[in-house]
Amino acid sequence: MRKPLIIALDFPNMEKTKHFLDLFGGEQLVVKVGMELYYQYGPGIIDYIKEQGHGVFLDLKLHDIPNTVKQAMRGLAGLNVDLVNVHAAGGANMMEAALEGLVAGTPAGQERPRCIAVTQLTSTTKEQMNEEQRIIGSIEESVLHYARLTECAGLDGVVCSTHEVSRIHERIGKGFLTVTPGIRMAEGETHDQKRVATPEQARRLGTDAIVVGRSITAAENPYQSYKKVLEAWEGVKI
Ligand SMILES: O=C(O)c1cc(=O)[nH]c(=O)n1[C@@H]1O[C@H](COP(=O)(O)O)[C@@H](O)[C@H]1O
Repeated sequence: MRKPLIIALDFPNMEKTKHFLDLFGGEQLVVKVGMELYYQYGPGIIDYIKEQGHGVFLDLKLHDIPNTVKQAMRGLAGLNVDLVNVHAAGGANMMEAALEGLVAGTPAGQERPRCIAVTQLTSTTKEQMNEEQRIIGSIEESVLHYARLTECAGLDGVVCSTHEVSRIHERIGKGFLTVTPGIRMAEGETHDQKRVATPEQARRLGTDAIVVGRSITAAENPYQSYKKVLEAWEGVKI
């Protein structure tokens, strides 16, 4: 089975989103809808994308008390998305509640959306984590700790950087999903991302899915850039 390349649709409005998706003709994609679009357009944006046959990762990074997250997930489960997420820092009880909400809200006959937890954002450095969050140790230790907590809570995997993937697979197992943003081409600008990797590195290190935004969406020719990233990710000429 092909490992997904998830395109982050971080656009300011519907018009720009539609224009971008039109560049791909009938090609089936997996896309990520985040706060920027969802907070403006709500479930309508999901319906629009699903109608075109694309897979959807709804990235709202829930982080609240368990009951609130449970009820929110109950609602999101009815949107027919493939993947949702929470912040692992919300704790094991919150993550268990997220899963309960998803199970309760998934319509009969439909598959429950997968649920993953954000560990340490790929924009975070060790210094920030140590000084601002007051978490001691290395980023890898913190990510691994959150990954174990996530697995114990019964979730399907984590969001982390490519550099933490092999330790997670080694300690928790290959069936536990690792989804990695912070993907850049070797010559690409890193913007606000700190723990970056190329698609080739992600492939070699065994990442299950990569999330790519600006390397594709902000490119002069997004379709061409998509193909370039896809070739590097899959390791084959397309
Ligand atoms: O949960 C995420 O998707 C996420 C987690 C994380 O640690 N880092 C991260 O960059 N993301 C998302 O992945 C996307 C990365 O976008 P680019 O940096 O433009 O490739 C953005 O939509 C972020 O919101």
